[in-house]
Amino acid sequence: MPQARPQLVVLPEAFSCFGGGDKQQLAVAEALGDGPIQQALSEIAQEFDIWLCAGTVPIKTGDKFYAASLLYNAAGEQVAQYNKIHLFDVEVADNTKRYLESAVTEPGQQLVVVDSPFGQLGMAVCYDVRFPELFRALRERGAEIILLPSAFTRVTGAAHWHVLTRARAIEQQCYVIAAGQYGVHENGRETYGHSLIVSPWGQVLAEQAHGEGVISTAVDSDELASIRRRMPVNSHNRFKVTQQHE
Ligand SMILES: O=C(O)CNC(=O)[C@H](CS)NC(=O)CCC(=O)C(=O)O
Repeated sequence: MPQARPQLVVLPEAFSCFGGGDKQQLAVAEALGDGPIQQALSEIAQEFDIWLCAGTVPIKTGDKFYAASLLYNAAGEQVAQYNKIHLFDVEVADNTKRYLESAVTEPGQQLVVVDSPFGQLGMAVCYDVRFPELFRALRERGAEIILLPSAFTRVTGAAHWHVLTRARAIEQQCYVIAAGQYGVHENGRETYGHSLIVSPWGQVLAEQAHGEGVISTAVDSDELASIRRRMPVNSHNRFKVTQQHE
C-alpha cells in the first residue's frame, strides 16, 4: 500500500549478523549489489514502500569488509553506500575488554550526503559519533538529517550515548536518528540499545528506553530552517573544515 507520507526506516549497525564474532561477519559478507541480505533489503523497501537505511551490511573488499550503511529508496534501489570511517579499536571495562574492529573491517574514506523526500541525509555509523569534525563536514555538505546506526557497548553507552547524539544534533542543527543494537549477544557482548531520535534543537523526540522496539517521529523542516535562521552557527563559525574525503 502506498504510504500517505514518505517513510524512512533506520536499522541498527550489523542488524543482520551481530554477535557471532568476526568470522561470522566475514562469512556473510557480500559483494556490493549482490547477495541475500541486499536482495531482502531491496524487496522489503519495495514491499512496504519505505526508504530503508540498512544499518550496516558487511560488504566484501579484499579479505576484509566495509561496515557499509546502505540506503534504499521505496523502489528498492540502492541509492547510497556509506562505509564506516572510524573503527572501534578500543579497550572498554566490560567482559569483551578489547575491541579490534579493524582486524576485519576496512575503514571508509568518503563522506556521504544524499537527497531524499525527507531532506538531505548525512550518513555516519556508531563510533563516528565521537568525531564532531565528520558531522561538521556533513552539515557543510548540506546534511539536515543524520542517520546513525549504532551498536554502542552497554558500558560506553550508559556513560556517553545521549550526550554524544544530542551534542552532534545541537552543534550541526540536524535531526539525528540513532538506531542502537540492544541485548546480550551470542559472543557475550552487551549493547546499550536506547535508540533515539533527536531534534535539531537537541530534544529527544523519541526513545526506546527499554529493550527492543520501534520508535518514530515526523520531521519538521520548517522548525529546522527556523533554528538555523535564528542561530546561524554555521556562518558564525570562524574555523574551517579541512577538505579531506572528497
Ligand atoms: O562488531 C559488530 O558486529 C558490529 N559493530 C560494532 O559493534 C562496532 C564495532 S566493534 N561497535 C562500535 O563501534 C561501538 C562504539 C562504542 O560503543 C563507543 O563509541 O563507545
